[in-house]
Amino acid sequence: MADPALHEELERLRVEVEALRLANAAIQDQMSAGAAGADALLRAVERQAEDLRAANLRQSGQAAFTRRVMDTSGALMIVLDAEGRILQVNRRFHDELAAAEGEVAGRALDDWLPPDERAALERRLIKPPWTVYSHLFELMRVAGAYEAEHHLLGADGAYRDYWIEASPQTDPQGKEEGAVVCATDITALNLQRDALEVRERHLREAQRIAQIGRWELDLATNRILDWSDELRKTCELSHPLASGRDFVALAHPDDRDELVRAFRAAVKARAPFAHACRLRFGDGRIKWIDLRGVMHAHAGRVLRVSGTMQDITARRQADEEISLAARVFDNSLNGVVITDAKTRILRINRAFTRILGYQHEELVGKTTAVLKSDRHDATFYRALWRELKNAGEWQGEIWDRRKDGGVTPLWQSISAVRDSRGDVINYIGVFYDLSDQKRAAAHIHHLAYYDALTDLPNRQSFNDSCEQALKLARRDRTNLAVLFLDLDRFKYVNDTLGHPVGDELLRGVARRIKRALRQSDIIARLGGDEFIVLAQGVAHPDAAARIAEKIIHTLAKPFSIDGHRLEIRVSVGISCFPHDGADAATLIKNADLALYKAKEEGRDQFRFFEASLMAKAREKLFLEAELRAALERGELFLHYQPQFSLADGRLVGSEALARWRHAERGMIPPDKFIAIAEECGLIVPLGEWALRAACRQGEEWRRAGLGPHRIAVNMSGLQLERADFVATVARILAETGLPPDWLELEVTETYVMRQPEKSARALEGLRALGIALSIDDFGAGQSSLAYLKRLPVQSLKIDRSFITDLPFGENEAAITRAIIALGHSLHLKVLAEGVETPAQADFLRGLGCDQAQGYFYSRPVDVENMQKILRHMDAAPGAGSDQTEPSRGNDDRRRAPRSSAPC
Ligand SMILES: Nc1nc2c(ncn2[C@@H]2O[C@H](COP(=O)(O)O[C@H]3[C@@H](O)[C@H](n4cnc5c(=O)[nH]c(N)nc54)O[C@@H]3COP(=O)(O)O)[C@@H](O)[C@H]2O)c(=O)[nH]1
Repeated sequence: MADPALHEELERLRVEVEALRLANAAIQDQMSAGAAGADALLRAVERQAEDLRAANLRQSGQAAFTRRVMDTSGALMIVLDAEGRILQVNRRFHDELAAAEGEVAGRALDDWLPPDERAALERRLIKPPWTVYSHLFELMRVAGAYEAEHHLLGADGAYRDYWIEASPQTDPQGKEEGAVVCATDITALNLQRDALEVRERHLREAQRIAQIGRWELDLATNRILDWSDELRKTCELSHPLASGRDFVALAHPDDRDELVRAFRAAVKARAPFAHACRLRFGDGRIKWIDLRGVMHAHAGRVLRVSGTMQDITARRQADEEISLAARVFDNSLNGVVITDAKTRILRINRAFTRILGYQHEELVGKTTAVLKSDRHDATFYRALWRELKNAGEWQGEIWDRRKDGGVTPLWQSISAVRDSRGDVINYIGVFYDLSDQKRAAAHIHHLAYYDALTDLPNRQSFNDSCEQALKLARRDRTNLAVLFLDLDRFKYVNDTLGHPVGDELLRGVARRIKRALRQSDIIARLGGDEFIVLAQGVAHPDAAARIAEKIIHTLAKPFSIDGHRLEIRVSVGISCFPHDGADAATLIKNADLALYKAKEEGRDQFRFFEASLMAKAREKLFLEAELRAALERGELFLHYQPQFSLADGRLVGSEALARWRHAERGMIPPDKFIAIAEECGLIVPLGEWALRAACRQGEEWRRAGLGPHRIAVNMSGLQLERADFVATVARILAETGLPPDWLELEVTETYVMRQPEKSARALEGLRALGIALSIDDFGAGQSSLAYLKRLPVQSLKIDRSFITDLPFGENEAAITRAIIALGHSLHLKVLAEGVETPAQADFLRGLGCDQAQGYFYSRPVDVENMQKILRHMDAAPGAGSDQTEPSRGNDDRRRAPRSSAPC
């Protein structure tokens, strides 16, 4: 029974009614005992009636009181009769349940139960032999006291949850009278309970997912009071842990002290405990856990600590990965920018700031459009976005604007980042600065296309420009002129004053030519002392001639370099488009041929290309190819020109001179083929051939007893420059067996003075072999006396050009005299070449010249004739000995006729 006051009141009423019933029964007994007591009986009856009325009055007062008590109850109150029919209900019953006033009495409470519940009740009852009016009441009756949850149909037509308590009622004799039922609406409570259960379930689920477990530790005993399943899983244990010490043993040895220290500090401070440490398992695996705890204290003493433990290994790894990614992001040498789908900048890294100058705060929220430079048009950006949308990425060169307003070339890769639905959520741009590469490329381009010394375009660059200009000229039907320039005597400056002066002179020349020409003209340096000019819009060859004159004129003014006053001249060859060639190569080649002609004809002037130059060039090419073949075909042979002592007419030697008899063209003069051989380098094999042939011949004569006789062989500068030349000469001497003092090598004065150091070294080597050395064509070059003194030579050959005008040419006579005096002062023999007349011979003898060679004595002759001369001279009586004379092999010395008669 839910309401004890009501129960007590009902009990009291029942006792009162029972007392009345017993009094009534006593009256009945007295009445039946006799009439004697009728008055007494009547009075008694009246008294009883009076008592009964009073009792009824009290009872109806009590009933009203009971109703009031019932109505004040917060629960539904139902009074059932012995059949389970409703006798009385309180007001709340009408308020809450679907029941109109007056319709309730006599009904069973089952009427308000949902059908399924009613059926369930019915199933629970063992069918009694009597008619069951209310199954719910029957259950109450059977149970004695009944408590259960049921659903009752509410006034709003919906079932609500009720907690029903029923107490069966019996009269004092124990007869069943019915029951009093109290039903409390627990719908809200149930909802709260359900919500709580859901919350608990969620909490459990969350703990499972978050791998959080609960623990509790009793500090006094160090016993673990609570150790949840989740903890067992985290610690990979099959049983709960017993003590705090057991737990510490699970921690990584390196972390244990720190864990204990942190725990004790929290307990001491009665502060929440939070600590992360590692667990180490038997197989070496590590797990990171996060421990948290709260202190439970009593009377200022912490008794228990309860808390959680969470496996944070994954989070820790993720944190580490994130931190790694952040470090990579920040420390990347590449600039990185991350935007949202609308290209609004979310993040930039340090390299971005370094490359483009913007700070993070300056760009966040702005779109990447702020970085756009005017280097690209709309088409470029459209193509970029098209590719980014289609392929999800784009990469290429892009110029972005820096914070300082400048632009920077970048190599950029942009990728679209999509979410699980495939929508773009971010763009990531990664780039590096191309400025250095561009600078390097520009530098390399400059090196490849510009001359390092003068900074003028080089040959390659000139060719390209020339082709471009030709295209335009073809299209516009205009003329062009190519002017090929070569500085006269530049080599001399270089060799005598050194390369720094030569370099400065070239720079000065470049500046002057540039200044003399129009901006539209292209001037390039081809190398050495060669320059080339492309003049555009040259309507007439006269205009090209004026340009050439301008250049000649501007370079004619002396240069002042490093304290030297330098006067140089320039020769210019001109070719014109379209007349002299249709392409750059032809125009350049023809201008070169014209230059050659200008030089040939006296230098310091210009010449136009003529078709005949081409014929000459072809002839040169032909001869070059033929000469190469001639060496192999054996078309070359030697002639010998005798050399005599002027003092006594003795034959002292002969000069070996190369001759070429071409199978078709007959004899080709040495003047022609030696120059070609020098130009194309064939002079080296040709020279070696001549040396071998001369040595072989000399040895033959020596063996034949014709001599002593020194054979002079011409040596080209190119031969002398070869590192193996001395060894080659030594080998040839060894091969042929000719004694070295039978051989003389001639090198021109021009070469010796041009390459003083190189030639000195080579000449020393040759001299060391015991070979005689002479300087050919002396007087034509510009010898330095100081240098001449140091050369290991034994004789000078006066250039033929001075002898020709003797004895009457005053200058020539003076020079010849000076050369002879110079030679003698250096203890050198002096030989005059090109002696054609007896007057010349006599004059030279008068000057003290030692030896002579020339047509007056003999032209160069073939071997047979030379042998005849040798034999003839051998037979003739000799004159005095000559210190430069070759050894005989015995003491017998032959004398030549003293007279200067020609052979
Ligand atoms: N490096 C080599 N050079 C050689 C070789 N063979 C020849 N040469 C050089 O060729 C140039 C022309 O030579 P060549 O036509 O043989 O002329 C020589 C003589 O014939 C000529 N000469 C001699 N005497 C007279 C004369 O009285 N009058 C006159 N008009 N010419 C004369 O002089 C040339 C010899 O000159 P040089 O050598 O300077 O003594 C010539 O430069 C040869 O050197 C070779 O194998 N290698």
